[in-house]
Amino acid sequence: MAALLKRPLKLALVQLATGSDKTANLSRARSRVLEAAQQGASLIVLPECFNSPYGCQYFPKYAETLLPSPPSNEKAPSFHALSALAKEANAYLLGGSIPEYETSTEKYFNTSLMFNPKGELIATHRKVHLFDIDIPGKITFKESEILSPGNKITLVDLPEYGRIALAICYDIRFPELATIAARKQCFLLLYPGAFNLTTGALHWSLQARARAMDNQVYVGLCSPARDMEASYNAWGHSMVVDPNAAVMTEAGESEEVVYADLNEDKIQETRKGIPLQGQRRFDVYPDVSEGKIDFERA
Ligand SMILES: NC(=O)CC(=O)C(=O)O
Repeated sequence: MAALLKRPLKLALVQLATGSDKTANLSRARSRVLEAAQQGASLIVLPECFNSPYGCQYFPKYAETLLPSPPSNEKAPSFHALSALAKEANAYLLGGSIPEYETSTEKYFNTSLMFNPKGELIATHRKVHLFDIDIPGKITFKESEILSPGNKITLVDLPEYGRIALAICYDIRFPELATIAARKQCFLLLYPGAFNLTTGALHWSLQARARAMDNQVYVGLCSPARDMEASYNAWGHSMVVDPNAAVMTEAGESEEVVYADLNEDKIQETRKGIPLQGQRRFDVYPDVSEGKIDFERA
C-alpha cells in the first residue's frame, strides 16, 4: 500500500478560551499558535468559532466577508490574522471556523480556513450539516435559523505530508464524509467542533473514535475551552485519536494546547492487522466514495 503520510507530523490542537472581544480572541489565538509552533507542531488547529462566541445570535455580528478572495482587511480581519500567523509560525494553520457572510447571496456560513506556511489560503470548508437539534429539557439549537449549509467535501493536499479532510463539528455525525475522505487517501480527518455538556458527554469521544476505527485514519477534534459564563457551554476535551481508535491525547476543559505525533507506521500496522481495505463488498452494497461527489463547489 502506498504511504498516506509521507513523513512524521506533529499536530497541535489549540483549545482556545474565546470571549466576546474578537480582537482579544485573535490575539490569544496568536500566542497559542506561536507556542505550538515553538513546540515543533507543523499543523496547528484552532476551534470552531475561535474568533467569536458560538450561537445564532452572534453569527451576523462577527461575520466576515471572504469573497472575492483575498478580502480586504476591514471586511475580514480574521482571514488576515490567520494568514500572517501561519507565515510567522511557519506551519499549516486551520482557523477552525469563523462566521462568514457572502454578499452576493446574502447568506451566512460557518466556515473554516486553511493556510499554508507561506500564509496562502489553500482551502475553505463551509459546515455542510447544520446543527439543528432539540433534546427536551437539555438543549435546543437551530443553526439553520441563520446559517446556510456548505455543499462540498473538503480534501486538502499538504505536499510534504499527504492528504487531509476538513469538516466542522456536526459534520462528524455523518460518517459518509469520513468514509469518502478515507477512501480518497486521507491520513487525517480534522473536525474543529463545539459539542456541549449534553452531547459532549454522550458522543464526543465516541464519534472521534468511531470515525477513526471505521476508516483506520487519524482523527483530530478541536473544541473551544469551556466557559460556564457563556450562553453556550462548549464541551472541551479536544483530542487526537489514532487509526486503531486509541485516544493519543485529550485536553481537559480549560484553555490548553495538546499535541500528537502522527506517523505512517501506525496506519500501516492497523490496516495490516485488520485489513478492511481489501475486504469491502461493493458487490453487496455501493461504494459511497464513487459517483458524483462535490469536492469543488464554493
Ligand atoms: N455544535 C455542533 O455543531 C454539533 C454538536 O454539538 C453535536 O453534534 O453534538
